[in-house]
Amino acid sequence: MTQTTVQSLRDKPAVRWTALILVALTMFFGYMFVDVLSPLKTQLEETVKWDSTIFGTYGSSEFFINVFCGFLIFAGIILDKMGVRFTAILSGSLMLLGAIIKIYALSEYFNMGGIGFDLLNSASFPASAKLSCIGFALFGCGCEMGGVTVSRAIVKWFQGKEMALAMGIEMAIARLGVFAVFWTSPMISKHFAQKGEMFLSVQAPVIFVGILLAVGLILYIIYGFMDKALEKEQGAEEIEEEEPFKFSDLGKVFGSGMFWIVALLCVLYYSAIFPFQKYATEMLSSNIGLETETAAKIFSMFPLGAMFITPLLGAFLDYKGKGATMLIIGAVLMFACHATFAFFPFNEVSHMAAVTIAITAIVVLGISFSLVPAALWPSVPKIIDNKVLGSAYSAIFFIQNIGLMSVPIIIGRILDVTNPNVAPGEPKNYTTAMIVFAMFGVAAFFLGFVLKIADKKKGFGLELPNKTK
Ligand SMILES: NCCCC[C@H](NC(=O)[C@@H](N)CCCCN)C(=O)O
Repeated sequence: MTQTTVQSLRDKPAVRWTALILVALTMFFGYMFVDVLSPLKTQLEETVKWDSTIFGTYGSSEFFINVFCGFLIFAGIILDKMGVRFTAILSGSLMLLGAIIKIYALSEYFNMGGIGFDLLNSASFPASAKLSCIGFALFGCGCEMGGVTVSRAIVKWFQGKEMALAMGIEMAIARLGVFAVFWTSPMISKHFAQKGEMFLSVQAPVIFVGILLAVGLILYIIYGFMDKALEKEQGAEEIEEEEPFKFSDLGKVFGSGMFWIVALLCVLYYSAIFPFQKYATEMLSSNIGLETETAAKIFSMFPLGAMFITPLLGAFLDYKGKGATMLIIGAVLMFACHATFAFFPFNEVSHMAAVTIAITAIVVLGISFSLVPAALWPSVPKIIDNKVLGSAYSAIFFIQNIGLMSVPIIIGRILDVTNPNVAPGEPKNYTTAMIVFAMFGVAAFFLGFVLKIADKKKGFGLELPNKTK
């Protein structure tokens, strides 16, 4: 008698990769939205009077609710209790709501005294910035919740298969979003600035990405149907979540020493990446004397490089391992890039040499930004029980968000203090700010070592391949 084995949806490559593409595209749009105003820092200074401190506060506001209200911890609990489907749609809706508020905050109507303007306006902090912060904070709840949910979804579809490759591709698609926005945002802005539409020059790029976020929500809803089908199948097979989530499970996450090492490494490393992204365009224009559009294009090589290399390193990790070593090398490269921008005398070499060195440093940062994320996120299921994985990812994001929230404010303040007499739109001295970013690399390097030693002692297999079949 012949026995037929029924293939699970997870076992069908076309199905699991389609699921990945659906969730990753929404993150692509999300990452575009995160940095939609980053290449426009100088225009914001001129149009809506946001100085560096205001811009820094705006950059931090993405994480306000996640940190101050502990939203990310709730996000993890919601994910573990309600499942991927519900949480994905909730996160997509929050991102869209936040985007709509930010679009309104930058509109000419609002800035000319529209509804809510008088309530929010003050001399030290313009209403446009306050309302943008509110919108960005709501968006940030959705985006971070989405990030955790997507990680959980990938584990659900890919554990024991090409998990690191899948996570690598998901992050690569997100990086493509950052690359895309560093090109499209200045282009759209310039189009309206040339027509003399000053408010639209900062609002139109946000409207464009806001529309993409609406498409992202639809993709999450479509993913929901696939998730339901998988769960129905798992109902019979009981592949995961044998017991329901309990609050006491959170203790397992926070009680793990390995969790703390990974979480601290994560906050240190990412604090020198995402906040830097917000200032990189202006730093490049200031250090090298470039126009905003050219500086943004040079910086776009950073996510582009990361986009190509992250999946390759993910695949390397699946088949060869060496996760902890990758984290250490990534921290060293990050330090090298930031130290170059802090100490290299760009004004003493030819323009060509300055541009070449800047591009090289940005490419090095791109390689670093491939090594660390490719190794970090797939390491989490190796050190944390599957049942509390949603909470573990959220807890790591929560700790990381504290850094992502504080660092842009600190950098903005440093820039205003170290550039007291610099007029809006004029080049700034970025030395101190870049030294701060470089120091995060040093600290991440040491933690990488601690992680490698701890793994060697306790045998979590961080240096081992992921692929089991
Ligand atoms: N499924 C994605 C794993 C995490 C990717 C990681 N993102 C983060 O760490 C976010 N918490 C921070 C994103 C900041 C912008 N909103 C990444 O490498 O992108």
